[in-house]
Amino acid sequence: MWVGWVWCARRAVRHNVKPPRRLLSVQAQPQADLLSKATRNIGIIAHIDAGKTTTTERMLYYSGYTRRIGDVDEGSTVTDFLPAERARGITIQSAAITFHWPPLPPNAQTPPQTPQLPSSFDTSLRSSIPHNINLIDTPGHADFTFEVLRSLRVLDGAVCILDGVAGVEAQTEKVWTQAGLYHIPRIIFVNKLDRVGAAFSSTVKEIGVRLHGWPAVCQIPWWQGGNGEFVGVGDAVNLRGLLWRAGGDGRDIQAFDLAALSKTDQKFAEEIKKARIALVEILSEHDDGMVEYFLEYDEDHLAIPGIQVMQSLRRVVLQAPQVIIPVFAGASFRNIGAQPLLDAVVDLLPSPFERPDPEISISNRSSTLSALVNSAATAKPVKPSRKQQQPKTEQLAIAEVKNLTACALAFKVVNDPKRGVLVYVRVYSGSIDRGATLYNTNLAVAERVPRLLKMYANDAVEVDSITAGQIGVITGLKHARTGDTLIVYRGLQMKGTPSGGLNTLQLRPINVPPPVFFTSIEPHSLSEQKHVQESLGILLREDPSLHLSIDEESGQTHLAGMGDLHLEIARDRLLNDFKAKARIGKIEIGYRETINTPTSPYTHILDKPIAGKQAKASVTASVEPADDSAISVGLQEEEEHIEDGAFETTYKLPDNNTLHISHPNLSRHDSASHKHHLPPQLSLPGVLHSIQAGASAALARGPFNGYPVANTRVNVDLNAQTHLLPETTPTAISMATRAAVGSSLRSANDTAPSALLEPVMMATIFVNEGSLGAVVQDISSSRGGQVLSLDGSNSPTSSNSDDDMPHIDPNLIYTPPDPFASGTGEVGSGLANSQRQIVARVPLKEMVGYLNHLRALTGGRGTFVMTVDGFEKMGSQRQKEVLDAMRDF
Ligand SMILES: Nc1nc2c(ncn2[C@@H]2O[C@H](COP(=O)(O)OP(=O)(O)OP(=O)(O)O)[C@@H](O)[C@H]2O)c(=O)[nH]1
Repeated sequence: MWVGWVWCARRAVRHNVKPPRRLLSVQAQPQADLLSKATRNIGIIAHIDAGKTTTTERMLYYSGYTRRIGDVDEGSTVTDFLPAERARGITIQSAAITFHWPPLPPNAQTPPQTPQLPSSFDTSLRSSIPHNINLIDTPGHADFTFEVLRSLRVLDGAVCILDGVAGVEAQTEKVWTQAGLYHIPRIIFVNKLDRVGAAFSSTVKEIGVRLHGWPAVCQIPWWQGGNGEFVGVGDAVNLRGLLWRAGGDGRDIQAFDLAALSKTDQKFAEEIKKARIALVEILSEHDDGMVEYFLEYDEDHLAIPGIQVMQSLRRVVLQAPQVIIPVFAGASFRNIGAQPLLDAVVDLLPSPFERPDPEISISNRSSTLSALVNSAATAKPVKPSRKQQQPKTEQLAIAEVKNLTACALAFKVVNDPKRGVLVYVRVYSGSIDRGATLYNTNLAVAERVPRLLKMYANDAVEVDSITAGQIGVITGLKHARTGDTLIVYRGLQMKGTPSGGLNTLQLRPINVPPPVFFTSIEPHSLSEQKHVQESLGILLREDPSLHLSIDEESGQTHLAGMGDLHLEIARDRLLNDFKAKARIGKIEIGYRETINTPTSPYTHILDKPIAGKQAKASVTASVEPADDSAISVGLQEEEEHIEDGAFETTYKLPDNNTLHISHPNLSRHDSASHKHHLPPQLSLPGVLHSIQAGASAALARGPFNGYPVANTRVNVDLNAQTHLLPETTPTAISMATRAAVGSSLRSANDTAPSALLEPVMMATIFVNEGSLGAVVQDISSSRGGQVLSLDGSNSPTSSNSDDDMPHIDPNLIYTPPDPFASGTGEVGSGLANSQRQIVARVPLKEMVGYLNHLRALTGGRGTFVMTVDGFEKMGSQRQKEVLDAMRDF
């Protein structure tokens, strides 16, 4: 019997599913809650080229949202919609798309804003009822890791796609670990099983060893006659074989139960039974519910109904940390496997209701959103603390929260050529309605919501509101950027500010890594300047890991980013998508420079007209090298960190710089003395802010080679009586500070020339045993790197969660035999053992273009991932070489 994986035919495939015994009744709930219950916010994560886009295209097609299957190689996919992505065949921007699975009945109102959930919702298999799936496609290239991190923040679950030939690759391991840190439940789809050399068995073992979880093999590949063409999968949950019609669009799937299968392919039927036994065994070890089923069904692994196996799988997937990893099989390009994978998304991954409460920071304290929302009841006024990010979650008591009607995260900004700037939001509480006034707590601005959309593949449908748990799009916003927190506050005026500290509310704040590459941008002509600046403005709204600075001396605009590909894409977007007419320089490494000697205080006296008015200000500054032990830059705080003494203020600035301001006659806590000492037009916070802005501007371009200054302490002495006069303005203070600090930096450089710091990467390289020696030799001698560990536990990709995660013995993992791989999938064999991992610190300069070199050294098998570990002083010889090369250029 041929069955289609569509609404009416699904029951035919599932006819043997028994309902569970524990019945839950559906309570009357608000519509928004119902919608959330039947919603999955999921992402697809994987190594580059594993087949994310190809699989997404099938998902959209089978769910009925596209009429033909897009092809990555032809550049006709829905999710890779930027021209730059289509040209390269890779995914750059996360696109969020909504669809329904299982598909809506053909006559359903499309798309319904609230699902009609049947009374059996909590008792039947979830995948028998249409769910609202919000799919976020994430990029796979290492340069876009930050983009992946941003998407991870809004996911409730993830599908990890592996290439069945390449197995677990470096980037997968990295993103997997990151998703684990956010406690995102994950399932795995082993793709490309149609390819020659596909090795399901060794891939499953690699999952265990490298992703640190027990693989629960839910499907096994079906190779015709045991070793022929890949034709379908064996379903260990529902004990059946699913056969896809060869050459079709994948809609026609024939299901065979074990009895039917044993007549045509006895060996395969036996293997499905083995897979089921292994599945029940592994679940029993981690889920008491499964032990109960097992006893109830007389310890017969095969007698337990599929729905109960699925329920047990769901429970273990939602455990944190996740120790069991459900594994599914397919070949998206051959249209095999997408429908059962979608079922698994609905059946196993959580709804927004089943997720931990999102973390927030408010008035520099950490808490959770529901603690905040519930805080009105216990409200006493909050005393804002100036210390940022206290580690533990705090009790909150904020009466004003009763006016908070929605809280959302703008997780992606996309400039759509047709619809303008689209701001993708995930709403965490309340509801954003059309016409509402949003307050952006990152930018401290309010803006109106003109239109709300739901994105369905290529179509956008206008909606009235986006409720908690949902993902949608706001169009027409002028300011919101990727990563901003947006709140709706009752009674807020356009120029107003929410009170009670709510104006500082941040959802799931993340650190931005320091940029390590930069390029210069010069408009072709003055008349082009406006368009170039506007286009750069949109690029920066889309991607906050790009940084823009203006070099005052050369007048050049510098764009800095996380990797060479990152900047290459930004350049293409600017020139091709925005049609900006500008000269873009070579992509260069973003070195830093640091002073080698302290200076004595220098006072700059400013006395000149600013904006037509005479302005005066004086600032006394000195600079000194920071402690060498703090040489590593690491991650840069998104905002400056402020520490206070009564008469002094310290700002921790990016690049390991600090600004220490002493203001002896102005206490932070004594505003009476301010009135006495400060001219009436100034306030202490305003003065401090201007000094900080001026010092940051001076540090942005060092005197040695024009690179940003790092590892430097700036001291500013502020004497209110002599430095601040009736003609002093905030701009004058900032300009005087900039001049005083700039002059101090030059003086330090004249006395003892500054040194260059170069970015040093923490690289994790995966190679086969045979190439290990050559790669280690290359890294440590030719590239001046330092090998830190071999197969070590302190790798950056596996740290943090490693201690909590089990170390898996591959010999204990069930896998079906692999017909094509050597070792035929016997327990203990497989790639997992022959893969070696090298962790090394290597200067970034030596890693430019490294992938090609690594491929040449490893016969194409080697892969690597890297992150910035810090900036390090170069030896004098190395610095000379770098400077000579720059001069030649
Ligand atoms: N043989 C075979 N090829 C596949 C399969 N799935 C994807 N491919 C091919 O693999 C290549 C990469 O597929 P994509 O879908 O672009 O992979 P991706 O993971 O989205 O890649 P990025 O967007 O660059 O991260 C394309 O040439 C696909 O046609 C499969 O199941 N079998």
